[in-house]
Amino acid sequence: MATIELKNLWKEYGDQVVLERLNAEVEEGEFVTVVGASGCGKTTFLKLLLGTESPTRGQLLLDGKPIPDEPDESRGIVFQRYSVLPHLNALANVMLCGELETSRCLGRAFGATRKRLREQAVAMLESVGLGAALDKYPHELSGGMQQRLALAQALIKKPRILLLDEPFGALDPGIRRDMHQLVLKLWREQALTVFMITHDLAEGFYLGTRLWVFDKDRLDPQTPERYGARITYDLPVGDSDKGTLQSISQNVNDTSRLLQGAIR
Ligand SMILES: Nc1ncnc2c1ncn2[C@@H]1O[C@H](COP(=O)(O)OP(=O)(O)OP(=O)(O)O)[C@@H](O)[C@H]1O
Repeated sequence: MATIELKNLWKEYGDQVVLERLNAEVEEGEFVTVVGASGCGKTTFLKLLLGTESPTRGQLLLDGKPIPDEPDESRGIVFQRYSVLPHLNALANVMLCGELETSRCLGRAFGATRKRLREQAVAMLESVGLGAALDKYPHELSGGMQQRLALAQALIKKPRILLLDEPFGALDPGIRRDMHQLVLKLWREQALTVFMITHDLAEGFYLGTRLWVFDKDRLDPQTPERYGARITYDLPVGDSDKGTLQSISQNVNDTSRLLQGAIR
């Protein structure tokens, strides 16, 4: 059975249709990159997977059951920015989730539990290359290091599904390449199912096992909110020729231009 199933999934906000008629199945261990014009509902889709938003129609299933409507340990998320808490150092950021679980009121564990949480957090930070920065605060870390910390925080509870919302969008190309290697390593080591939004089509083709393009196949320039985005391409990565890439790029740019024009 597929791990995640989208069955005629719709998301609307009032009169605005953001996503419509999404149908797909994703197996455990797949790495799906998601591209699409700005405003096409990519983040909304991640929120549906995370459980902070609910489908308006249709179903989003995890192991055959509706996805829990609150974030839980099965799913971790990293955003482009602000995933970590600025007033806690790296170690405390990664330990926080376990400490809150132990004591919701104090947010602090003691004794053997604290020692165990600390050991787990140190190991996690080492695996993302931050073993030497345990006591650094986020403002003392570079952009790439902050995203490493966000990954450690997202993965400490050993989620099955990792959701990445343009995690490398703000990083320089060289640092991005390092981060690609890190994400691929974590994906393989922890047997994760990954959904990653990117604006960089090449990144989507390089990183994933499968590329989804969110686009509006029906678009009324006068009332762009009338129709939602669908998955217009669902491609196994590596199998696509240059022509497909160019045509995806052209479609995404056309939709972007129309949506931008409608906003102005
Ligand atoms: N909570 C909300 N209430 C009302 N409208 C919303 C809400 N969240 C998102 N939207 C609208 O849904 C549409 C899709 O937003 P979303 O952030 O999912 O797009 P996106 O493809 O991720 O864009 P970007 O690439 O710019 O991040 C936008 O028009 C946005 O204004």
